[in-house]
Amino acid sequence: MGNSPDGGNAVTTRGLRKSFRSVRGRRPAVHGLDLDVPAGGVHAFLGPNGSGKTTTIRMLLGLLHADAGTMHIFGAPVPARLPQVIDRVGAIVESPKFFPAFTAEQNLRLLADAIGTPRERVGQVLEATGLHERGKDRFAGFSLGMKQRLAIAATLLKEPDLLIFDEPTNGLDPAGIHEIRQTMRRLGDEGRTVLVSSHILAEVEQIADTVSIIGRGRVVAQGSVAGIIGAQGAEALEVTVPQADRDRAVGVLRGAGLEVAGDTGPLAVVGAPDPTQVTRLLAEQRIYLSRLVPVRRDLESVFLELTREDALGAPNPPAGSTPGTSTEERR
Ligand SMILES: Nc1ncnc2c1ncn2[C@@H]1O[C@H](COP(=O)(O)OP(=O)(O)OP(=O)(O)O)[C@@H](O)[C@H]1O
Repeated sequence: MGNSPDGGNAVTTRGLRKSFRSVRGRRPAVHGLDLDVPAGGVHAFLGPNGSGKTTTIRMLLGLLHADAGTMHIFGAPVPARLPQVIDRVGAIVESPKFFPAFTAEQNLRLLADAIGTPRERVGQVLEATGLHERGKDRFAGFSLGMKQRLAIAATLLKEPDLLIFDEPTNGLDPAGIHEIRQTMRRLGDEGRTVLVSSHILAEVEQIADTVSIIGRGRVVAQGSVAGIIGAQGAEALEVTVPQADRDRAVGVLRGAGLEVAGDTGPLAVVGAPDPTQVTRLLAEQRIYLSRLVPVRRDLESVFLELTREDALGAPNPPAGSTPGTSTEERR
């Protein structure tokens, strides 16, 4: 399905840039973005508000001109070759318009006719989005979550290989969020590529196969969830020593420049320490630890750490500053 000559990627961007004019001059929204979305599965495109997700998606879909950089969808350079690949792409970037008085089925049939898709497909996409029992209900009576699933059903009519959803759970209640999540996971399991943007990690973390985290228009981490967490190392080491040696152990570790927390119970050696160094320092003083447990980070702490500057509302760098990624003037 997602057979790509582009290193197996459904989407690739290199040195992508876009800045907007503001009262303080031109401010970069996307600032040298190198994105790799593997073909097949769910890829979460994560970043705080204003980090450049929507701008990137709009550029990929040809809705906005990039200032510089390259973009490929299934190996085809876009926007130059977008007409050749657009049939393989379904996207929801804004709420689509449906006729309130028509049923879900009628709305989808109209769309199917408009794009030349056989009407049999309507039943299949209602099934794929879990709406098959509501096909005869009028759109006006749908909940927000159902409306959003109908929007996804509409994008599925032409059987796209790549689905791009920009914050698809915005405004939904927990049940609606769950339904959309399940739908996206199902599409990923079918072998399609789902690129979903969100500023709320918890919304997509459970269903994502791969993740890219962006901050201030650049990718700050990408890969599998486990890989991203692993790359950041252990947050701390939990070290248990005999109670009689506890104070001495704290002195030894602090004397070696390590940061030790925890007034009672196990010592928490923070700041991604090397377990071998901790063991050796203590053994040299004849303090023998009975337990040493690395405390792993979770994706949320990594996300917050990597995007901290954005979350604090730090101003974007001026448009001329260099992000350290290659750029290629396109227009
Ligand atoms: N048309 C525009 N004109 C001026 N500035 C814009 C425009 N579109 C986006 N921006 C600015 O570009 C930056 C990135 O915005 P963008 O909408 O891409 O972020 P986002 O990551 O999608 O955020 P959110 O999670 O809030 O949707 C922001 O500072 C935003 O104010």
